[in-house]
Amino acid sequence: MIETRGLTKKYGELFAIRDIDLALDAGDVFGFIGPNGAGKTTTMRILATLLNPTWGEAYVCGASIYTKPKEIRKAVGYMPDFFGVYEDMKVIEYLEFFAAAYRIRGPQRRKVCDEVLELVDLSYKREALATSLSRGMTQRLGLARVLLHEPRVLLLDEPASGLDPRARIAMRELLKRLRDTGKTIMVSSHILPELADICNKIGIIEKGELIFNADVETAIRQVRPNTILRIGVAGDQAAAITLLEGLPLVERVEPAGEGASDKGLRVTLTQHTRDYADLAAAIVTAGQKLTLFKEEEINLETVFMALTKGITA
Ligand SMILES: Nc1ncnc2c1ncn2[C@@H]1O[C@H](COP(=O)(O)OP(=O)(O)OP(=O)(O)O)[C@@H](O)[C@H]1O
Repeated sequence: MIETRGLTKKYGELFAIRDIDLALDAGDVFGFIGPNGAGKTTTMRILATLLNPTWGEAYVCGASIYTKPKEIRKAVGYMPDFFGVYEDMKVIEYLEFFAAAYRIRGPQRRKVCDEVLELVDLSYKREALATSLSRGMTQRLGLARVLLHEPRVLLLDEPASGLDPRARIAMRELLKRLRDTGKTIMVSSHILPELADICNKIGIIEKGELIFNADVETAIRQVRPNTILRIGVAGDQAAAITLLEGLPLVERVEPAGEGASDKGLRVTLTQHTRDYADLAAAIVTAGQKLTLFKEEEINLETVFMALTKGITA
């Protein structure tokens, strides 16, 4: 759905983006992460055909940005990081105005507008002035606007920036809803954890260069190649440690430590071991009573810090 090769944009001597190679399949949700000024907006504006690159290739839904920009505009919904709403216009009028620009006519226009308002949970603000909306509501209205023409691809530039925690959660839920309708979504943020549970792929951009680009699973595995389990047993801890250390799947066993939230033992499996279904059975068969058995979660902030270590300013 999106492909770029060697995509580069220069402003004078400054590389706003440099040699960006991306590939997004249908239904992918790509989290585009990077600090301010890293090149996220530049990339999205090029994909939305609002800006020409200095060199490089870019295709959206198979259409080249150079030869088929009109096709791309039909297929893409681009929500910029900042956009204005017109004064003295009601929410519904604002949407109808854009629907008219997309040549949605007659009764269909009102129907589509009402549908997108419903989707972004703004029906109750239908008759309110667009300028009276909170930041969170305005962002949702912006999203409604780019959904009017039923685009297959969404380019969303920092949709959650400036939102309070509750509005961020609402935005995340909305993005999940859009993901579940099968749209291909590129969404930028300067915070990885914010995107982690909705994305299946992430790209980290720094000073115009894509320094990491992979699926989320690979990112986690790169930072932590070994699966770590938290295992608790009632009774003889020393016997449990000896038992676990003797199992072929297990590389290391250590107490989870005082500060650990759910105590027990911290069991590091041998590298690339993902299937540990037999482990619990082995413990029980040895006569131990299991009180805890779960995979230790990795904090995505830790992943982000590890992936950008030495590169992030
Ligand atoms: N029109 C322009 N003229 C000159 N430099 C520009 C222009 N637009 C962007 N840049 C520069 O290109 C770089 C990338 O900017 P871009 O807006 O793409 O970053 P960003 O990752 O989207 O940042 P933000 O999160 O602040 O929106 C920055 O150094 C910026 O100053």
